[in-house]
Amino acid sequence: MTTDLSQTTTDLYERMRATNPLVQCITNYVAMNYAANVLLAAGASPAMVHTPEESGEFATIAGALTVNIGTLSPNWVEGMIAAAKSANTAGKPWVLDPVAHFATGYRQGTTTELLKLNPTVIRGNASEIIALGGGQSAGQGVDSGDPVEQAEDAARTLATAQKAIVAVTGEVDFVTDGTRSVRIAGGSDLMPKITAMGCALTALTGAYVAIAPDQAFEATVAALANFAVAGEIAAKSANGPASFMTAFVDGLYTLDAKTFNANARITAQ
Ligand SMILES: Nc1ncnc2c1ncn2[C@@H]1O[C@H](COP(=O)(O)OP(=O)(O)OP(=O)(O)O)[C@@H](O)[C@H]1O
Ligand SMILES: Cc1ncsc1CCO
Ligand SMILES: [Mg+2]
Repeated sequence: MTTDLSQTTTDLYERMRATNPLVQCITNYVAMNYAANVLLAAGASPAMVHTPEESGEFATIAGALTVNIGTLSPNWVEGMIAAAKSANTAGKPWVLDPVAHFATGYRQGTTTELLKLNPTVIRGNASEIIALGGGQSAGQGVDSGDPVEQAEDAARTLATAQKAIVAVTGEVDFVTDGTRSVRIAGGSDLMPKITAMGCALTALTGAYVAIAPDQAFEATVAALANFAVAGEIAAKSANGPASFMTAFVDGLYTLDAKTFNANARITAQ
């Protein structure tokens, strides 16, 4: 990677930990607990606030909002839309995780409405990003059925059309703003064996854009690199998915800037 991007992501990593950003996470029932623990260990402050009676109000207080459509219901959708509108009005960045948006009409319709509210970052697995770009994906549910490389063109197209940062995650992650692109290697093949790992990453991306709203591309890269480095460390002591879950939270907690910088594998495309 370029020295500039290496230094910038390390600076963002340090700043995120030092700042303890408040992140409003509207996520799914599966992810809620793990995502909150991931954010705390990484150095952010999560708040799971979704009901429309308060989601818009809270979005004005939080540093950033994240919206994940994993387990939808009408009240939650209303809360998501109110929060995203309010984040926009307050000038706060927000991150969209379009979990299995292609699977049902309800998910598709909700995703279309959320995309109209201009997310700052869209983070999904390869199947989700291919389908958002109008392509035919092999995904059926929440797990990806496609390699990241196959989603790169769709990611660029989507980033340009939405004027957003698009992050595609998998074995080697890909981030683009439509013009600039980077790949981030690392992590572990145990990561897709743990549910809600991607949802937790979306929440952490919120923490990074909260502290650097004007550098959403670099902030997204830093969030993904944070996961990749902590994941690689956790894999060394894990015996399988269950022990990886705890080792990963510990890995995020014990990581320092020097180790982050030495182990982040970011390559400009
Ligand atoms: N084979 C792999 N090797 C290394 N890291 C991986 C691998 N697959 C996924 N990851 C990492 O796991 C994290 C979650 O990405 P993934 O693409 O699995 O999300 P997801 O499919 O949206 O997950 P979920 O919907 O279960 O929350 C990312 O940090 C990604 O880099
Ligand atoms: C398993 C699952 N089902 C709906 S959301 C979710 C978490 C991973 O996306
Ligand atoms: Mg997902």
